[in-house]
Amino acid sequence: MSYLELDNVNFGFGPPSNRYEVLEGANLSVDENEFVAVIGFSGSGKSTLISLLAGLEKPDSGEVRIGGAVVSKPGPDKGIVFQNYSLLPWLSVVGNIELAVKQVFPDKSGAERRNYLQHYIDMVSLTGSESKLPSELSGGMRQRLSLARTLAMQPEVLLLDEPLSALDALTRAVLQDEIIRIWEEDKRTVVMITNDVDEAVLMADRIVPLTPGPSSYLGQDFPVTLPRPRDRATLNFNPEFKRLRNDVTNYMLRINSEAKQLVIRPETPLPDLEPVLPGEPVHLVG
Ligand SMILES: Nc1ncnc2c1ncn2[C@@H]1O[C@H](COP(=O)(O)OP(=O)(O)OP(=O)(O)O)[C@@H](O)[C@H]1O
Repeated sequence: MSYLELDNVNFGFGPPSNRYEVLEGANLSVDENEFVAVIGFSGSGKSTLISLLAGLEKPDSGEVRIGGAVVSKPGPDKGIVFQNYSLLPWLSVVGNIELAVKQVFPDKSGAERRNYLQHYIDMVSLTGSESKLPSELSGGMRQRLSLARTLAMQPEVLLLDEPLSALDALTRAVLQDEIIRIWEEDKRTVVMITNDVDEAVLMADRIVPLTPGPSSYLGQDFPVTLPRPRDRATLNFNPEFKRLRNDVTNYMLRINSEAKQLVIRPETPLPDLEPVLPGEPVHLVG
């Protein structure tokens, strides 16, 4: 049985008379310790999907389950890293992580907690910046802090909502490697939202596209069988990487153009015409 499941989930915003259906019949099964990348176009419902998995939103119908239990509310077993860091600006690096750790592990002694915090600060390479405020950090450092804070809560499931999309390409590459290293060291079930096919192929065990909205659902699966560790320098020349990237990109382009045709070209009923041949009388109707 899968560890994390989205079972025939429907979810929309707005009143019944003017409802915007974001997800319709969405199904997803993720195994324990699996790293799944969900890829989708802007507005297709990726953040909504993360909110449902985290228990921040409830499905209109269908179920979200983790370990067989229905997810009904957020909790420390489900760690989220958002694109916009969501750090407390008045707390230092260590203070931001400490606040979360105190909530989840209130029984840790002072010395034990300090060692524990340092472990996570070192893990994301923020050693030396412990007393800095978020405003004194670069975007990449803030994202690493956000990741450390979430990891320090030891969630069973890690939900990453486009955690790297606000970063420049180099910082993004460094953090991709860091997330993979941490995941390999300290296995977790991960669902990562991304809009970058290369990032998904580099990082995930499986890529699951979200179809364009409204009424999105999770489409065809693309297992990533490339062996780990994956070396980004040589990956570009790997035929399997190139095939997968092409397959996923072509699939996304196809479902996007199909969705556009559905919206832009509604079926127009044609009049029932009969050809009139030269010399035949013309009957005007109406
Ligand atoms: N609170 C809300 N009320 C009404 N509609 C909403 C609300 N939040 C999101 N939506 C709509 O639901 C759809 C899905 O939004 P969502 O943020 O999940 O998409 P997304 O794929 O994460 O987008 P992006 O990649 O641009 O962040 C969008 O059309 C959005 O306008």
